[in-house]
Amino acid sequence: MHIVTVAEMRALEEQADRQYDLSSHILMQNAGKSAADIFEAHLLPHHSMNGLEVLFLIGPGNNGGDGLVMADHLVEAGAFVSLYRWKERKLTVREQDISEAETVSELESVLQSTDYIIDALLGTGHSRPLPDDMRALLRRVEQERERRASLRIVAIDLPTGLNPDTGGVDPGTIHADITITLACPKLGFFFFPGREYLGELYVGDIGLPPELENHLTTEMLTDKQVEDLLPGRSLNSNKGTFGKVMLFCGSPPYPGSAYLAGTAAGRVGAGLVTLAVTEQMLPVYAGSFHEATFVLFPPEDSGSFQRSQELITHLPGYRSLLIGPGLGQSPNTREVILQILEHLRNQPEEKRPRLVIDADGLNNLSALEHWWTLLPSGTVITPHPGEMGRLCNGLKVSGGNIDRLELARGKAKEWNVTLVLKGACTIITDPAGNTRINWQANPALATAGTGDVLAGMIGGFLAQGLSPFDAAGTGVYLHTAASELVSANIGDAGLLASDLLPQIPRAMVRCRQS
Ligand SMILES: NC(=O)C1=CN([C@@H]2O[C@H](COP(=O)(O)OP(=O)(O)OC[C@H]3O[C@@H](n4cnc5c(N)ncnc54)[C@H](OP(=O)(O)O)[C@@H]3O)[C@@H](O)[C@H]2O)[C@@H](O)CC1
Ligand SMILES: [K+]
Repeated sequence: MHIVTVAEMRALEEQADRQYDLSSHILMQNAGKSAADIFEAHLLPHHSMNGLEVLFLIGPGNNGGDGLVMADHLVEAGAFVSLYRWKERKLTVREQDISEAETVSELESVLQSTDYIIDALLGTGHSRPLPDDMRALLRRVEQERERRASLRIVAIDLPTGLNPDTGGVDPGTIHADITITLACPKLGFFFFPGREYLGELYVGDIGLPPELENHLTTEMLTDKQVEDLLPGRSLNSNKGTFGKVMLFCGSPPYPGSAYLAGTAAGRVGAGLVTLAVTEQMLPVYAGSFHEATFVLFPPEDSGSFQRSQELITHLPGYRSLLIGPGLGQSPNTREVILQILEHLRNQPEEKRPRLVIDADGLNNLSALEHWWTLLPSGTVITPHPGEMGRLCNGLKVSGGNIDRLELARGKAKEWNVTLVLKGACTIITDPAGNTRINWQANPALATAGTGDVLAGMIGGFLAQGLSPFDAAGTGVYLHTAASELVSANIGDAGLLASDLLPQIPRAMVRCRQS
């Protein structure tokens, strides 16, 4: 599903008119109908439209027009509809015009009894700070919701005052419970503070021919897309079919990283997971990770060449290699990483494993000038904002604001990598500028070890033959989906990274069934 800027949305609408005779009147009819259908489907099976009280706040432009069309459909379905036209200050209650003298008191009484308020004040045409009287109206709506927990607010296209290009919000913007956006999600939905104002997001079809979107390169990850990307599981398969993953992860202070990443690679369906560990570390894993095989690494005080050769000797046959989680940053470890990278660069592309670098793999690299020139092509890197900052010479990188997007796109191209910039809505972008953004954000994931799980999942998908961009997107999406399955039981705090592991296959099943 493509994500658009306002300019792209307008261009789509203009092209629809020019090439397909889809006038803005037709699109608005489609928009209002589609919003009404989504609204009705959302109510089911708990409520009926019959007698449901709905107050529409109608703005002066096409967003208000969408609201009027939607209102007609709701009236037909049996709802008791009131319309407040903000610019004209005119109120209609169940098709009765209210006199000017009674408008204020009558609006107050509708506000106090209505089940739903539909925000159709402004959409993508919002161009300046909201006027005081519009802010006052929205504030009154917010107060009413605080007073009555049952009141629901539905935003048409977007909550009024949210900047659809940046995710900025006007001080008057209020939180929607549901946003029904039209045609495509808007870019600003994926960045903060806007992301927090949308509630549940639905996308209404307004009948734009899909081929109009062919040139767009930014997508929202969805169940459907991830389902299409998931590797097939032929009946006639063995563990070789689904690829082998090698991990160079973990060290005495951080033993859990290799377990979490390795198990995650297995949980996404990789055929075999091998940990390259020192003999000293072996007992830690042998007792807990029965399915893994091991490459026994010389201890840290032996030469880096001896160590890297041990791993390199075992690499043939492996389709992916994960370097980084829990490795530490000793000079010896850094040398080993550099020697492995040099070996991979000198291998023909079809013979070498696909590489994922995370955590201390990145921290070790960021200490080096022009570190990205050391990477083989097709590498996936998965920095969180702090690691990204170190890779960018100490830049301060935001966890959720719009400036992340331009940074990620620019650096993926400059570094020639598939870049997974983690954060509340993780961004995945490749050197050609193709971008996928994860809508789902779960605060439960903000805890140690969850990044190791993600890196392992991406390694596991690479081993099954997905491209770096697809493996990264699929991993990111299912990682959050798994966290939501955990959160369904425990809420949004207290998740341990290992809780994600058994939920990963269930998240894949959920995607396949969606
Ligand atoms: N085009 C299409 O084909 C389709 C469009 N669709 C729908 O249309 C929406 C976009 O419609 P839109 O462009 O009319 O913009 P919209 O958000 O309704 O506001 C514009 C009006 O608000 C005014 N205004 C602006 N800022 C303001 C402020 N701060 N405070 C107060 N007023 C302000 C502005 O006035 P002006 O700046 O001209 O003085 C103008 O009158 C889009 O979100 C979607 O819902 C769908 O139906 C699909 C087909
Ligand atoms: K709106």
